[in-house]
Amino acid sequence: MSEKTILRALKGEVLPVPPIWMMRQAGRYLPEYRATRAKAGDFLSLCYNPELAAEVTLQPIRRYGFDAAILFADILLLPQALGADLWFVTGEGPRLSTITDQAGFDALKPAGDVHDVLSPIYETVKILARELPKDTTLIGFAGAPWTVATYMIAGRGTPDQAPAHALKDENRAVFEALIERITEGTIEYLSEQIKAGAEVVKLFDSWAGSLSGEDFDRYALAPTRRIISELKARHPGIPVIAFPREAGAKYVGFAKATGADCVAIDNSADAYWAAAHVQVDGCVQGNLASSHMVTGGDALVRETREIVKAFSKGPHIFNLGHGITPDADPENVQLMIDTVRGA
Ligand SMILES: Cc1c2[nH]c(c1CCC(=O)O)Cc1[nH]c(c(CCC(=O)O)c1C)Cc1[nH]c(c(CCC(=O)O)c1C)Cc1[nH]c(c(C)c1CCC(=O)O)C2
Repeated sequence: MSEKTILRALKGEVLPVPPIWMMRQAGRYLPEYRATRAKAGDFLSLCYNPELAAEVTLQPIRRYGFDAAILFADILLLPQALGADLWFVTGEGPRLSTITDQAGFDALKPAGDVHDVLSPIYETVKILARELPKDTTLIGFAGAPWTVATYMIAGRGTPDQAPAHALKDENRAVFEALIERITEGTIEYLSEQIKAGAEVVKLFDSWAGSLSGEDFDRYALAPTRRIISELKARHPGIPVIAFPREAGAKYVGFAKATGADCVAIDNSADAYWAAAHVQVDGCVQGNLASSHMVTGGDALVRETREIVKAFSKGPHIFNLGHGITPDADPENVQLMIDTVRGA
């Protein structure tokens, strides 16, 4: 059997047809996902139920034959494992207890304790490693420390990450201790996912774009570099995808500076620009706007072909520029896949 296409692309191979998967491919746009979530009761119960979490991970693989499956979980499970309260408000999003001072930080658990809460996630990975088709790559993931910190500090998603910036600027010692704790917890968490059978891991830094200058280097780039170097020391050869979303010009050189095997590009970056300035260093992933999964039609086909063409001279994994949204039409996903595969 030849090696899986995603792993070949991650090693730098230029394939005639780029392998494809989709961020949030297991999600509310799929009726079978909504049915399984209803069976679990709510989103967090689904994340912590290994059988049902494996089931929703497999659903988009069965329906579409994607080249990769991404573990079904959430980046906010790690804060919960570190001792934060976490709940989801329907129609609004996540809520967490907040960390705004030294006492809040001191109440957190040590990084080595995260497995108590996260062990069901490793169980999901084990089921998937057994049940996925032989040519499908299993991707594990975690949030990058800055993005996770923004939620732990504000207690929710924020448009401009103002509470996290405020703590960084007003109480740098606590802010840096928090980044450090999340970094260590993430290394523990991803290392166990890899032991359980994840073949690739991805770091989601969804709010990297709100860091500029030295702050970007200190709080987006440096923690990513540290996580990658520790994971590769413990698990030689493990490929890592980094996603410093909306990093703009800071995408350039990010793979080299962090040791990432692939950089995922959001759709605010032009694909031809990214091919010239980012793909020169290795594999890239991306970057179709997820709005095409809602609107479909000729624009979807045209833009998909354009992205495939832009990245055709180097290693490329086709993906969206951000997660698919609940209002997407499942038929548009099929149209994207058929267009990429030239069917
Ligand atoms: C910031 C962030 C979170 N989670 C994640 C990020 C980083 C990527 C990004 O920027 O989107 C990452 C994530 N979340 C989820 C996955 C599973 C794997 C996948 O299919 O990509 C992954 C990789 C499931 C999920 N995570 C969530 C859902 C929807 C929950 C539901 O079923 O009601 C899913 C499928 C909930 C979630 N989780 C989070 C938020 C802000 C929300 C609410 C917003 C929303 O409702 O879409 C935190």
